[in-house]
Order: sequence, then structure tokens, then C-alpha cells
Amino acid sequence: MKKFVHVAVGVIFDSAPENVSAGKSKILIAKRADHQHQGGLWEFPGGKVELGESIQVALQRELEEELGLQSSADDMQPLISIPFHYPDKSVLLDVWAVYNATEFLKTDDIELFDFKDSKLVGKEGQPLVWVEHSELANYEFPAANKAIIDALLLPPKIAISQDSNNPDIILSQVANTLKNHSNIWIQLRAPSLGQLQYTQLAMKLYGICHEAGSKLIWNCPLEWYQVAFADGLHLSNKNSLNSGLDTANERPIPANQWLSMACHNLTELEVAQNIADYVLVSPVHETTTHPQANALTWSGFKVITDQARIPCYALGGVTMSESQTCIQFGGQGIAGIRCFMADEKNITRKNNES
Ligand SMILES: Nc1nc2c([nH]c(=O)n2[C@@H]2O[C@H](COP(=O)(O)OP(=O)(O)OP(=O)(O)O)[C@@H](O)[C@H]2O)c(=O)[nH]1
Repeated sequence: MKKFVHVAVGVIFDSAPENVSAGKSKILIAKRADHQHQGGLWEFPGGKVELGESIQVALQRELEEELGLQSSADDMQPLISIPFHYPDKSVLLDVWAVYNATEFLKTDDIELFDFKDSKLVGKEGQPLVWVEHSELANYEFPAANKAIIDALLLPPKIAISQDSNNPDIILSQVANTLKNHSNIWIQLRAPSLGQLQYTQLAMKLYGICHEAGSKLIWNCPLEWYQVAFADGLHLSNKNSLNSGLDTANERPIPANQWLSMACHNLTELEVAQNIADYVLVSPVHETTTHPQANALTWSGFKVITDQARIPCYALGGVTMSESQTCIQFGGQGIAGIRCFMADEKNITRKNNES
């Protein structure tokens, strides 16, 4: 039988959550010894959860043993949990963000600095480096870590545009959302528009999103997708079915673009996590547009996040006030239309007033 290990993993930030979301923070990574499983690759520090230990206690113990880092439970927040099967071993990585580490871990700490090589090393002699988010791509990690790195790059909020047959209304809506929210990506969903109108609108929005430090995810048939004006593609059930992607094993877009899929149950999750980077799980609550759909509730959402090895967003009647609940139930963040976008009537009224 394959060996199974439950691992507590810490993504250690040198500063507070506000600085992390503003992109002004560094992350500590360590190199695994050659003789270890996945040896020679970089990792986020951590180790096995011992019998009867909580994840937080295990992580605090491992970080103390490996780095001399004394972390406070108040500075820890769940990031993602990843069940992953290597050919020789199955792991459950329980990954937590650990903030304010430099308050406890001095980079010039004599114990952690190898003066001979002028390098930072851990207590077990493992090389350590503080890196920016954008530098993570330059290091080679075990396969299970792709989802951790994705979770670090993905935002806490995804605003989905409200459908309209008037592209100008959608454009104003999105601009408004970007004005009112930071750290948010836009998914352009506009089933009432034809291909030409959709493409023209998406091209305009791509510039607007990038100017605001956001990203634009297209939600349209695969054939409409234009790599040069998009950061990624979201495949609804209908669009993935129409393109034969509901059973696919191959990504339909390049690896450096984001791919998300709709997910309503564990069967859809299995299909999605073969090719997508993240899923939008719905409906968490009953909504006015889908009153007949059976709501998952937060506990049903957790059934899915527990099985997911990619980040999961909560969609369907979820409000901003539930952001922390979403994280506690294993979610990456919140996706929605109404919770971020002003509705069409207000936009029309505002446009008429100005
Ligand atoms: N700490 C840590 N482990 C990871 C990461 N990614 C990942 O796949 N793992 C896997 O999770 C397991 C961690 O177990 P561990 O560190 O306690 O044990 P080990 O096998 O490395 O060595 P050991 O048995 O000698 O202690 C390893 O199989 C490792 O390959 C990561 O980012 N950090």
C-alpha cells in the first residue's frame, strides 16, 4: 500500500496580510535535501502532523524545529489543502499562511546565516531564500505545489459581469467595480452578446483591467478566445460540453494563461482538476436567478474543497461579509455578480444623469 502522510506546510510572509495583498511582501522557501522525497526541489517549510496534533500546533513545532521560527496562532490563516498522489506516496498538504515572520525570524540571525557561503540556511542546513511572489516561477517545486503557487497568485475576489445586450452598460459596470474594489479580477460573462460585440468589449476591458492592476478572464465559447487580449478563460458547463472539454485531459489554452471551470459536484470537480487551475463552485446559497437549484450550503462547499487539489471559489448568493467563512470552509475566495457589480438599472440611471 502507498504511504500516506499528512503534512502541515507554512507559506511564511515577512509582513502583515495588508502588505501581502498589496504585493509588498516576500516569502521564505527552503531547498529539500537530495536524499528526501522530492529531493533537490524547493518547498514551503513544514513537516508531518503527528498523531493527536492539530495542524497549527504541528506547523508551529515544525517551523521552530526547522527554522527557529516562533510563530503565533494569531498570525496564521488557512490557505489551501491539497490531497495529492505521487507514484510512491500520497500526501495531504494542509497549507497555512504565516504572517509577520520577520518579527520572530531575523534574516541576519547568526544561527540561520552561513558566513562561509554568505547564504541563509535553516537549522537542518537547508538553503533558504526570501522571494517575491513573481520570483516563485523561477524555482522548481514538487508537483503538488503548483496549486499553492496558484493560490498565492489568485485574488480573493472575482467579479462576474452582469449580462446585458448593451456592451457600454457592461463596460461601465466593470469600470465601477474596479474603482470600488482592490485585489479583484473580472470575468466577462455576456451571453446576450454575439461574437463580434463580445470580442470588441473584451479587448477594451483588457486594457482597463490591466490599468487597474486587475486581470480579465473571458467566459465565452473556446473558439472566440483571443490569447493576446485575455489573462484566462472560464469554461461554463455549456461551453466545456460544446467544445468536448467535459471529458478532456488536455488544456485547451496555454499554460501561462488561467483556466477556470464551473463545478457543481464532485464529478465535475474531477474533470475540472485534470485541466483547470481553479474552479467556481456553485450554488453555495439559493439565488434569485437559480431558486430551483439545490444550494450546496457551506458544508456542501467544504465537501468539494476537501477533495479539491486546486483553489475553489464560492459562487451563488455569497456576500462579502462571508469572506472569512469561505476561507474557513477551504475556499480561495468569493466569486459573484451581484456582490460586486452595481445593477443595470443603477448604471442606466447614472448614465442618464451624467
Ligand atoms: N514540507 C513540505 N513538504 C512538501 C511540500 N510539497 C510536497 O509535495 N511535500 C511533500 O510532503 C512530504 C513532507 O514530509 P516530511 O518533510 O515530513 O518528510 P520527508 O519525506 O521530506 O522526510 P522525512 O521522512 O525524513 O522527515 C514529502 O513527501 C514532500 O515531498 C512542501 O512545499 N513542503
